[in-house]
Amino acid sequence: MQNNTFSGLYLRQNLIVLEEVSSTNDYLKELLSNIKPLPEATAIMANHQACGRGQRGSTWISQSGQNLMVSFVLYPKNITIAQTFNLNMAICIGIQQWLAGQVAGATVKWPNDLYIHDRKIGGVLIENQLSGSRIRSSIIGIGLNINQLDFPDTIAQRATSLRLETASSSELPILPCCLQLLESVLSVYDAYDIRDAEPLRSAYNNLLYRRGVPSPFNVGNEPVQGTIEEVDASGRLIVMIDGERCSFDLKEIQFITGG
Ligand SMILES: O=C(O)CCCC[C@@H]1SC[C@@H]2NC(=O)N[C@@H]21
Repeated sequence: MQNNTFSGLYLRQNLIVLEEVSSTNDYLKELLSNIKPLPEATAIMANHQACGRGQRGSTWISQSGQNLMVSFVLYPKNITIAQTFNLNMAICIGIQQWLAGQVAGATVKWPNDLYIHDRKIGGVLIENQLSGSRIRSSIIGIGLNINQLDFPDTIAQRATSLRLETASSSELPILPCCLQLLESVLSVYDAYDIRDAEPLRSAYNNLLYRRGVPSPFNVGNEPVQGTIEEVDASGRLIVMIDGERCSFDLKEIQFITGG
């Protein structure tokens, strides 16, 4: 791992800042296939993404030059595909910790959305390269709304940005945000054994959006009232419904409010 300094900040990763890419995840994937070995934590930040990608095949649209879009590479040791949720938990904890240092009300909406109160401020897209059943490398893409003040009508009621939440009268500087965020995420990644779900699960569960708060969900097409208990060791959401502990994967349950 190489160490650099930037504006008095201690940097442990290489950071490349680009004006425009299709997607920082795709750019890093391409770099990874051409440069071997690419140092761990090498990061690509872009001011604009032409084809930003979100979770579950969605697109990630972000106002040009206003928000944080960054991807970096990790080489988690001896992690199987079955343990990938552990890595997701570590990344979300690191992002939440950084957000919590900026503004009150930061939580993680299962499985990997970042929320401030009831609005989404960002999300994570993790793409793993496999070697048999083990992870060879993971590309972690993070999108965080920093300075965006208005959102398309379809998401205006459930999206926010750091500038809106801090009621800042001027633009927040994106590069220092990126450096601090990466430092926070990498510190959490270093502090935990990614093979051991329990310590991560305990920290992650404490940050869960709407945990313990009765909330409306759709299970299949049926509206139900439930209360999130926790996320289990395999990453499934445990919700109390009519006094019963029910376990769901992402396809089986949706929040009705909050995005
Ligand atoms: O759907 C989500 O909530 C996840 C969004 C992840 C967006 C980031 S922006 C940087 C990186 N590059 C991409 O194309 N996607 C991720």
